[in-house]
Amino acid sequence: MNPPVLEAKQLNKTYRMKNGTPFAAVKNVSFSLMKGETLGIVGESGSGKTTVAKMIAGMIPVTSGDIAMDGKLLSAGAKRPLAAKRHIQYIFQDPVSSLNPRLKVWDILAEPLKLYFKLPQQEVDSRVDQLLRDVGLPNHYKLSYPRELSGGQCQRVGIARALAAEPSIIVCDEPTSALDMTIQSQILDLLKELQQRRGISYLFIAHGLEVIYSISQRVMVMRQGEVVETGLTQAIFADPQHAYTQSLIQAIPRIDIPYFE
Ligand SMILES: Nc1ncnc2c1ncn2[C@@H]1O[C@H](COP(=O)(O)OP(=O)(O)OP(=O)(O)O)[C@@H](O)[C@H]1O
Repeated sequence: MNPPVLEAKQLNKTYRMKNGTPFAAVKNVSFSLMKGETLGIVGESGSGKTTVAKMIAGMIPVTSGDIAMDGKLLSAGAKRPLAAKRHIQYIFQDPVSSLNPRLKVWDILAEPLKLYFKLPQQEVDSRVDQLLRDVGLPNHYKLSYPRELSGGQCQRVGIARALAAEPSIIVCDEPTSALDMTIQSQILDLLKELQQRRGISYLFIAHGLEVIYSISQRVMVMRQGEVVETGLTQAIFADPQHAYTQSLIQAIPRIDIPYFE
C-alpha cells in the first residue's frame, strides 16, 4: 500500500477560556489520509472537527502532537513553509464570507497563482479562465464581486481558489452545509469529479453522516474532542460499533441515503 500523504499523531489542542481556564477541545486524535482518498470527520457541534482541520491546515498551532505530510513534520502558521502551505488548502463552511468582498473573482483567483507560482500576468489570465472552467462557472463571473454571486457560485469560487494552489490535500470544512439540497449535491459532484481527475485527498468535515456517506471512503467519528470510531464508511454504516455512531446513523433521514434503499 502507498504511504499516507498526511499523518496526524496524538493531536491535542487546549484553548484558554476568557476566565483563564484551560479547555481541551481535541484529545489524542490520530489518523492518516491516503493519496486520492476522502476521510470524513463527523460529530456533533463542538466535538472538535474544525479545530482538527485548522491544525492540519496550519491555521492554529497544536498544543501537542505531530502532523506530517509525505513523511515530513509540519509546523503551524508563519513557521510553515510556503510550499507546505500550498499543498494543504481549505474550503470554508460559509462560502460568501470566506471570500474577500473587496476583490473581484479574478483577483481572488489570481492571488494564490501569484503567491505560490509567481506567474506572469498573461499566464495568470489564462489560468484564471481555466480555473473557472474547472469549477463550471461562466467566464464573465471573473468580473463580479462575491456579493453578486449566489452561495453555490461563491463556493465554486472557493473551490477554484483552493485548486489554484494545486494542492495535494483540501480540507473541506462543511462546504455544503450553508447551501440548499440541490446545490449541495452539485458541489459534492464537483468535488468528486475534481478528485478523480487530480488525485487530491480530502479531509471532509460534516455534522451528520448523510453527506459523508456520499463522498468519503473512510470516516472518523468524533465526540467531545475524541475519536470514538474510525473505519470504512460502508462498514461503519453496516455495523457501527459505538453507541454514539449508532445514534448518528439513526438520525439520518432515510429517504436521502442509497444505503437504506
Ligand atoms: N478560539 C477558541 N477559543 C476557545 N474555545 C474554542 C475556540 N475555538 C473553538 N473552541 C471550543 O472548542 C470546542 C470545539 O470547537 P470546534 O469548532 O472545533 O468544534 P466543531 O466540531 O467543529 O463544531 P461545529 O460543528 O459547530 O463547527 C468547542 O467547545 C468550542 O467552543
